[in-house]
Amino acid sequence: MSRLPVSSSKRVLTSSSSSSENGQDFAPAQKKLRKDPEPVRPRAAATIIGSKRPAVAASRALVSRPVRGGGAATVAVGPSRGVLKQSIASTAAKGGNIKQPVAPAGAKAGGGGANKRHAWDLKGKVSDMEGKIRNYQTKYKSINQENEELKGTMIQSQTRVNQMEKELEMQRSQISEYEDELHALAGVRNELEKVSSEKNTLQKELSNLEGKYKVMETLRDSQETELQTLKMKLSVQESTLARLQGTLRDTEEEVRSLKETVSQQKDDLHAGEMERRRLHNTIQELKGNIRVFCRVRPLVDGGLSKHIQLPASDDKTITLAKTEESHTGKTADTHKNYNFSFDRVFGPTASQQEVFEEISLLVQSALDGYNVCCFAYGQTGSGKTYTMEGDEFDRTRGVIPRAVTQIFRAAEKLGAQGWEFNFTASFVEIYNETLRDLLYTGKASKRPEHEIRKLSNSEVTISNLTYEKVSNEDQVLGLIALANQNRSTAQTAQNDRSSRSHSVFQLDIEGVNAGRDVKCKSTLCLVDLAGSERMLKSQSQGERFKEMTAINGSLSNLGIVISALANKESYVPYRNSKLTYLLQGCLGGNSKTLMFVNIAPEPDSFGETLNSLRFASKVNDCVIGTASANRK
Ligand SMILES: Nc1ncnc2c1ncn2[C@@H]1O[C@H](COP(=O)(O)OP(=O)(O)OP(=O)(O)O)[C@@H](O)[C@H]1O
Repeated sequence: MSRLPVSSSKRVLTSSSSSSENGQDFAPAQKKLRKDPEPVRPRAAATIIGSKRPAVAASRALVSRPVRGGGAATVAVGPSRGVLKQSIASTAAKGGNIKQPVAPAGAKAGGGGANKRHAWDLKGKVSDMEGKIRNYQTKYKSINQENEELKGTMIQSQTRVNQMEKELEMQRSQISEYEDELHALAGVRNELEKVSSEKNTLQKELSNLEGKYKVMETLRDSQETELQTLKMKLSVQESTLARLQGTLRDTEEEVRSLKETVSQQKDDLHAGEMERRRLHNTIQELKGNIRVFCRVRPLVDGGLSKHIQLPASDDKTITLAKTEESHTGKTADTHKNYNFSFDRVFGPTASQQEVFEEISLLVQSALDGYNVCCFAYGQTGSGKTYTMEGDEFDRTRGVIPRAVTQIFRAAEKLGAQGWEFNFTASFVEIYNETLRDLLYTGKASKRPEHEIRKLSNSEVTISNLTYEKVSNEDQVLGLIALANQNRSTAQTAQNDRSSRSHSVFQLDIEGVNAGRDVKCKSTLCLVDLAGSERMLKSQSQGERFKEMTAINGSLSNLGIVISALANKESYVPYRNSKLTYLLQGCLGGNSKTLMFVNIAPEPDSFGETLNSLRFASKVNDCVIGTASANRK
């Protein structure tokens, strides 16, 4: 620290160069000094702080230099050279050995001015002036000397400043290095922070994983326990399996031998079935290919009319007894009995089940490949529809629903022997020699016309008729219900059409036994004929007469055809009526035919009953050729 001598009056020169002999120059400097907030302490250290960058202040190096006058100046590294010079000048002014400025010329100098000379004392005045000049010269010398000293001091200071600047430069570069280092460290710190946050995340993950690991360990433990249990079970099951495999081998051997037995039994069964069919056919032949059953309807209030006698000893005969009273009274009443015998006679108490049992063998024949035809003949109200269709209740179901049930059950049983059957149903009505489809469901206005056609294989078909494929009993019963609905729709109060039309239900059956390469084809034909009233009794007229003519024509033609077949005539007039033409396939030699003759027990039906029994008797006497099954 340079110590500069300070004058007792504490006046300071702002700079050496600004020193002036003009006393007016000092006034602003003094003013400036007074305004300076820094207290000026004589002989005290003056600290000049000139750093522009506060960041460097911390690293500021203070340099102490001896200053002439015993003071010390502490110079901060960093200020600009100009400021430094100014500071040094100021310091010199404060502490340097600088004399007070000389008062200007003209002012009172030394003590000479105190004595005013007279105007005329020019010599004295010159002497004063010379004194003053000497005085000034002395002062000038002393100032010059001081100036020189100050210059020397300044050079030293300058050198020092240069050194300090160099040091400063070094320190700056060092600071810059520190800053770089600091920057790098900040980067490192950021990296560390990042790493630390990553570490935190990883630690969290780690703790998560540790948790999971613990859970997995628990799970593994329980699974290991389970595995052990399963292993034990497995070993038990393996031993069971080994035991079962042994049993299986034995069983397989047994099954093989059983299969052989089954196959042998199947062959035996088939042979038995064939034998059954042969025997069945033989029985049917012995019974005759056309059979007639007579069925007597009960009286409305139950019981049987006296004129009908059914011997209790047998079930094949029926006697119609007639007593003709003598009108003259001279002769005794004449009794006349009309005896008829048929394949079977059912009295009024015979149930539907009893009746069906008798024909079920015939129905079975249909599945064996024989054409089967069953029709009911008799006067109106004699019980034809009851016999063929019956009532809706199970107990009173007639031949058609029972036959359908039997056919489908038997087909199912035969299925176990390798038979597969296809069934096609149709239901047609013949009214006034016109065919009507009873399964038709379209608009009445678009009802088509039908024609009977004979195919090349002598089968008969009806054009535009509904042939419905059926596979179970319910479907067929549904079709029968539809047919009844169609019949009742066509019926009016004046025209009991159902009594005056023949209804023909046909079920075509096709069977295949692929394993045995056997096929069969047949038709089950169930017919409810129109009432067979005689023309005279009905006294029919108009439309009713036309109906009766048509009915009687077709029924008498039925008798003619049966008779022609029985007599083996070369020409059989099938085409004379729609009924016989349609039933051609079922009436010929290759069919089994059953006729029900239904009779009413009322006395006033005696004539009609006799007629029906006579007709049936004629049919019963017919022997139509041997039926053969349609089998390939
Ligand atoms: N064996 C019988 N047991 C009880 N009731 C019977 C028997 N036969 C017929 N009937 C009843 O007699 C009535 C007439 O029978 P059904 O309608 O079957 O005669 P039909 O011969 O078919 O007459 P149509 O020729 O007019 O059709 C019916 O009410 C029927 O239920």
